[in-house]
Amino acid sequence: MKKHILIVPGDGIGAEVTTVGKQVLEAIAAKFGHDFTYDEALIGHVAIEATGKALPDETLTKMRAADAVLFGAVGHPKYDNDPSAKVRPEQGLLQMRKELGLYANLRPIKLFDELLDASSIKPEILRGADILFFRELTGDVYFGEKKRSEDRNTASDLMVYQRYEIERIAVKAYEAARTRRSKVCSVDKANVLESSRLWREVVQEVAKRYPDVETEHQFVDSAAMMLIKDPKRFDVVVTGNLFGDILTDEASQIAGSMGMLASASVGDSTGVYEPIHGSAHDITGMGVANPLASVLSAALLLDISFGLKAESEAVIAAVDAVLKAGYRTRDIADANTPADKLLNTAAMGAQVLAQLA
Ligand SMILES: NC(=O)c1ccc[n+]([C@@H]2O[C@H](COP(=O)([O-])OP(=O)(O)OC[C@H]3O[C@@H](n4cnc5c(N)ncnc54)[C@H](O)[C@@H]3O)[C@@H](O)[C@H]2O)c1
Ligand SMILES: CC(C)[C@H](C(=O)O)[C@@H](O)C(=O)O
Ligand SMILES: [Mg+2]
Repeated sequence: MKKHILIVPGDGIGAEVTTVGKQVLEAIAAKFGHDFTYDEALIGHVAIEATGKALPDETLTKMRAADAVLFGAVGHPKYDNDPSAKVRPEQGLLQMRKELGLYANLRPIKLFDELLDASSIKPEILRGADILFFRELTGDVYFGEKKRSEDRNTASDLMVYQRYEIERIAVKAYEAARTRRSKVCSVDKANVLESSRLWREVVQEVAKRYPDVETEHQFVDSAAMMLIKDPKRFDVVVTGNLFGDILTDEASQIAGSMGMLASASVGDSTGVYEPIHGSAHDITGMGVANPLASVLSAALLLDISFGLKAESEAVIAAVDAVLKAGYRTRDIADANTPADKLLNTAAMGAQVLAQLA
């Protein structure tokens, strides 16, 4: 199969982990006889430094022309500590999602058995947890009107949803549930927010079209608690942009680490595949970042954008084998990890590649 993949490393550990993600795509192409070509583009802080824009036009054009995008992360401490900055790396990410119509963000929370002890949650609570989040990605308070009063003392972000935006993500969630354990949990705050009342109304309507799928509605505060108390009760979770952002970082602890969680952002055009983690300033340049979230994002890319199921499964099996062999990056290591199994980013990548050779 001939495909063109755009690598967009972004900032911080984004470059470190996408290097490994790309190597895995190259290894898959070699193993299965595909012809993948690559290009690279800037986003975030590195793009602001080079062009003044967080999402340069050239990057967007390249994204539209690509068959899929492997994305790293954006963000820089310079902006995190300066709320007044007008141009910010994260704007590039949000603009990309909007411009490409990436309204559905799939965040699978799957615990590799070998990592049962890497989590701070008890193994007996975690064992068998397997959740697929559908986070709505182009609406909500992220894209509603933002205001600051003239005296600068009052600020607001409009939490807004339109019926069609809720319906299309709900349909994706129900369709996915049919291929899994046929359960959808919709998460909102309908006891307080009008936008959540519309959310619940629309999900209830969509649910009627899927009588074979069990539907549950939960308030976000309770859902946050349930995720830790009993993660196994969840199959597919569908929720808005902000709640989905927060709940999936929380859920990363079910999988052991932020460094394990991949995601697929899909919708109207080119799919973008990215770890859920950020640029991780605290470990940037140290070479210790876990590249497996990027590797697993590459697996999602192969499956969802290219329909290459066997290739995608080969990547997941390679990760599984590396973990079974006891190899760990720092974030998923524990006191029992022997020194010779504690790997840096590149060495972990090399172990995955060895499995794919
Ligand atoms: N999609 C994105 O591009 C994205 C997502 C989240 C945050 N950010 C940005 O990243 C910057 C840092 O944000 P943050 O610190 O809140 O979140 P973060 O996800 O970057 O880091 C949170 C914690 O998880 C650890 N971590 C993250 N990824 C890891 C990996 N692959 N291996 C090992 N440890 C890992 C970090 O070291 C840190 O301790 C901010 O500027 C933020 O805006 C970007
Ligand atoms: C960096 C930020 C804008 C982004 C978000 O909030 O969507 C990130 O946290 C994510 O989860 O991709
Ligand atoms: Mg986030």
